[in-house]
Amino acid sequence: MNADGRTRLNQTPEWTALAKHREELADTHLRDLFAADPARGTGYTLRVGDLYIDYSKHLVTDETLRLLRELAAATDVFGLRDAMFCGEKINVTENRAVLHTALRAPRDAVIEVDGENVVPAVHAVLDRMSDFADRVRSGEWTGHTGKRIKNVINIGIGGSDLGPAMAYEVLRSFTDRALTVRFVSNVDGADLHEATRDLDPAETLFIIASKTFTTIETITNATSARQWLLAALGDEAAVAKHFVALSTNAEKVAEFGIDTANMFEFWDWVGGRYSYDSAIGLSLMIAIGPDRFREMLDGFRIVDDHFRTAPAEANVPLLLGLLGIWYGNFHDAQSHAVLPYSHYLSKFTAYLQQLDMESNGKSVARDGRPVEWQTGPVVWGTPGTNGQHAYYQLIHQGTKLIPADFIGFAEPVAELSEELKAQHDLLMANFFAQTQALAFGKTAEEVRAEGVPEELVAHKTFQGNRPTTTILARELTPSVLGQLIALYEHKVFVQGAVWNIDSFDQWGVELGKVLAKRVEPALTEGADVPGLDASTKALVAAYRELRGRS
Ligand SMILES: O=P(O)(O)OC[C@H]1O[C@H](O)[C@H](O)[C@@H](O)[C@@H]1O
Repeated sequence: MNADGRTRLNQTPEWTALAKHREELADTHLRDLFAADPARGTGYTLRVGDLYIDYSKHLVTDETLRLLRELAAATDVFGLRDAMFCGEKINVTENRAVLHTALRAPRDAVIEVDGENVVPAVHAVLDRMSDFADRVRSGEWTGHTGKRIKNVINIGIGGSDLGPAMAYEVLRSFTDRALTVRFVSNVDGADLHEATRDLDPAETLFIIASKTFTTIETITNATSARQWLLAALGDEAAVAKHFVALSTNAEKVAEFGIDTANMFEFWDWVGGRYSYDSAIGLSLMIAIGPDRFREMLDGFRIVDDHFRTAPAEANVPLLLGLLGIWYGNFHDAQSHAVLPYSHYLSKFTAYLQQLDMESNGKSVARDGRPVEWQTGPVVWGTPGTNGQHAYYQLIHQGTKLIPADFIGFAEPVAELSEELKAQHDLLMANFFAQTQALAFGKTAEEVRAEGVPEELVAHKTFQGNRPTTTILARELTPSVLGQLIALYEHKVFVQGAVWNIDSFDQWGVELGKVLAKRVEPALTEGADVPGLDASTKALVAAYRELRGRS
């Protein structure tokens, strides 16, 4: 029993029933499941918003799904969901509400934190962002010398970088192509160097994005960016026209030297990795314009409403979360691949890595006891066609079970030439062929029938039975992007709820930060760091020698 009165997850009858069911299904192949049910290809599908979700190629039966839903009921996933949407402080280790869903709530919604409706503040910031974005896009907001802003550089890291950087790539065809928009995150000076080397400071706007405004990488890069600007423009007053801040921390913003009139606010109930639809999205909004940004928010809201109201059997985030649990906890799968068949989704999986792995990479339950079950998977992947010529071999014939999401679109992006649009069917033929091959494989008999010499038959056989979800939409629009992100946000939520972990803290990133601060003087000044282990000590000495410092 847990301190909170819950039976430990792996001791619940629902868990035991799933483990038993898994044994019973051990010899069942997807080929058998499809043969037994001709309607499976259409029956095991769901729709949410513009997304068509096919989960027929999963190693599940109606019974599996029923047992998984029972696990969700036993762990009160929907109870925690309702608590989240209502603004209860479900981030227990930080005593915070978790309300990214309020960022896309309609103007007239009422969502309270500590008795205060947060929705008016959300819309006030959105309106200010829209006004600012319009002024930059129209040329009304100029740089210090009166030149039009042509370049926008977002400086931030983690949740203050990955979201806008990903969404900017995804929505590139909706962006103002006259603007150069870049994202600097790495404290490696090379990042800022490459982002600024060909730009005119007088035409460049820096957006300093940091929820806490204490993140050392971001503050270091922002300080260097200010020096770069002032070296060219020579007047402190220029900062006001070339720097804006996105943060929850007005005091630190002012301390850094950015006028809080140029600050766009968000709140501690928005987690960093859930923040790109807040003020953190300003660079994206400047790129695509406020109307498109709001379309994206509408997309998020479609899936929020669905997650909040759809019954368990038709609830897509619930289903996707439970399928991940089925593989991670009952098939020993360690990772989950996300494979988009769209060039524009090149940063999508990197974004999901933070969303999923920072949320659910935990080994302590909400009651403070170690978990006795697997939690979040390793999330990985790149656009599918490229992956096919690299690591798909392992997915098809390796020894590891790797459930995968395939994401594709019926229409190519509108601005492509007719000639390039014609390539789309080939792209999508690959998309459909891969999930087919993964599910059904190729038997030894089929290989032999092709006249393959006996010694090669085993090598050319594909076992199949590799599970995939297919997510298909008509086209990649701002709304569809919002729908996809909300879908994954809520999927991650479902899994964290079942595993009884706090998906909204990230204590695991702290130790490295503290140690970096401690080690730095050893690198720069050769200072003696008390308690430094022998390996790190030797590495520091080698580094200093290589830099000619010893
Ligand atoms: O936005 P910031 O406060 O600068 O934080 C940036 C990032 O760094 C932290 O270390 C956390 O791991 C992330 O969750 C966060 O998104």
